[in-house]
Amino acid sequence: MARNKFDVDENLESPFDIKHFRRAMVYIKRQKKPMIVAFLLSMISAAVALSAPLILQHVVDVTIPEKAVGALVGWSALMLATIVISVVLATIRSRIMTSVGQDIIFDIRTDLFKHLQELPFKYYDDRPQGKILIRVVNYVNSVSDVLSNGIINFILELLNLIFIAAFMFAVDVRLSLIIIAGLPVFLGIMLLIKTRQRRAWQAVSNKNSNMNAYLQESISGIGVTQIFSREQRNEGIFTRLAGNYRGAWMHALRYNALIPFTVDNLATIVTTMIYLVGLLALDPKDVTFGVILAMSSYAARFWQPILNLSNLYNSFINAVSYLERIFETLDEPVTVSDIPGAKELPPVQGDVAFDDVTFGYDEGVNVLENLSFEVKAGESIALVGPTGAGKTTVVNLISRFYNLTGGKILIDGHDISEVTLKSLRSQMGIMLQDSFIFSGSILDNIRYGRLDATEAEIVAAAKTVCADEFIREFDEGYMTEVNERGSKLSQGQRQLISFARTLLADPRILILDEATSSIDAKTERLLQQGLNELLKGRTSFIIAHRLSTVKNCDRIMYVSDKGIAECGSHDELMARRGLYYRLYSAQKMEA
Ligand SMILES: Nc1ncnc2c1ncn2[C@@H]1O[C@H](COP(=O)(O)OP(=O)(O)OP(=O)(O)O)[C@@H](O)[C@H]1O
Repeated sequence: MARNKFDVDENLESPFDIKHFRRAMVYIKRQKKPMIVAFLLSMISAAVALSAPLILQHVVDVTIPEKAVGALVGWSALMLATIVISVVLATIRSRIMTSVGQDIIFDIRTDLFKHLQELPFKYYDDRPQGKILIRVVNYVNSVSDVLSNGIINFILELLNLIFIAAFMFAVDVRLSLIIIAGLPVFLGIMLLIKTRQRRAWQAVSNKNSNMNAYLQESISGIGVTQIFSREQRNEGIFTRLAGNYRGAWMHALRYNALIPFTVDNLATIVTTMIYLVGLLALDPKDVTFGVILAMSSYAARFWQPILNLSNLYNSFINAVSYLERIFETLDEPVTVSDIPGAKELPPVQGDVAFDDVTFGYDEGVNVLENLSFEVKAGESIALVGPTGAGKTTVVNLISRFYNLTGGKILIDGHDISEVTLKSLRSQMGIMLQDSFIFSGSILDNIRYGRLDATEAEIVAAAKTVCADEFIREFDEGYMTEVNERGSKLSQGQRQLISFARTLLADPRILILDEATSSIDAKTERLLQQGLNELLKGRTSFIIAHRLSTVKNCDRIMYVSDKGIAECGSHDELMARRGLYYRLYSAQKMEA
């Protein structure tokens, strides 16, 4: 899919079809038992409620004319009992179904989360996070009722309709035909609006998603917004998006409202017709007033399930627009995954080779072309070069965050596309530019990649990267709780924690992408000593704009023009007086 942003509706790659319905059934089937119990309770409740018109007919035609007071009290008590029983059964059923609904959305949501964890970087590159979040949170909520109560109610309402039809036909066939005469009109209207109604609800889901994307983006970027005093302008954008959502919703509701309006009117028309035909056209001996009364009651009862079914249909159409998006996410291919029969990458020494590697994030736009180089185990490699040249891309490819467009990357001679991702990534320590801190304690954050690490190991790692001192200065030391993104910590402190996290995992291959950019020069010098120890015996790729930090690397690769323009030690490159020399000299002058 093309890249998407907050003000662009997402294309629907696979509209709802029978395949999606079968997928939904998988979740529904898991709740078979409670759903059957709820269904049976509803059947009993409906049957009990249905006996009321029969009682009414008997009372009007027999009990009242006979003036049998005792019998009247008895029938009244029975009528009351039918109401109490239906209410109790309906309450129990409602409790069961609430739990079923929650179980279904729990299952869908956990499947979504599991899948999202496996989706490659590319998936996240291509769309705003808010559009992903809304699927897991809001959309799943919105389908819960349709997938639980909706299914049962649909069957029940159908059965209810059949029961009522049977009862009313048993009482009077001619009046029953009048009652059902409105059905073809109703179905015709439904068919007429079906496609437009569906599109209208798809638009609602898109506008909702756009608004959410912008909200999420605005919250993440609130600092920049306030720095540049963009509040008013952003408010305008949000108001427009919220207005689009409101408009789409109101438009879709018009279709939904049309259906009950039609049903109500048809029900009133057929009830009037029963009175007119029953009282004026039919023989009173043949059709008693009790029969007319019972038939008018059946007319209302017959059209009630139709109204309920059409409301269910409305909810279904609404839910489909969410289900489409949910299943689209679940069906999103995990393009970076283990190939069939992928081998475990054995514990590696750390030789890394790029063999004619070509790669681009977007089709037809290569960032790297025919790149080949070899790195021996234990070597430290610095990647330097202008912004946007492709340094991060090189290290992202070693960890196989993206699939190559062409060529191969080998680690200890193993093609990384043929080994399991887990065995590959577990031997790498990657510290990205953005040292993400998760909510929890500092200890949890350092332990993130090695849950079995002891406290002593954690402290040792922190000491090595000079993080121990500042951590102990917090009142609660390692147990200090930090917020998501580490807002309690300075940028440098975040980098140090993330450093400790990477080192604790004891990787054979270390990747440090601008890992020390926010650390002050004094701490960096201290850190360098620890780092030198740690880099010993490990292959390392270090990206840094501050060239003083990579001077001592075994080899420096200058990335430019979709490849490596220069490669050598600091002294060699300085002697060559080329690109690296110019960059280094420029930095020295600035300093
Ligand atoms: N996720 C992405 N999707 C599309 N293009 C990308 C993506 N990430 C990077 N690029 C593009 O690829 C090129 C190389 O980016 P890369 O991040 O590798 O550069 P870099 O050398 O690490 O830059 P810097 O020094 O600024 O970190 C850039 O032109 C950039 O626009």
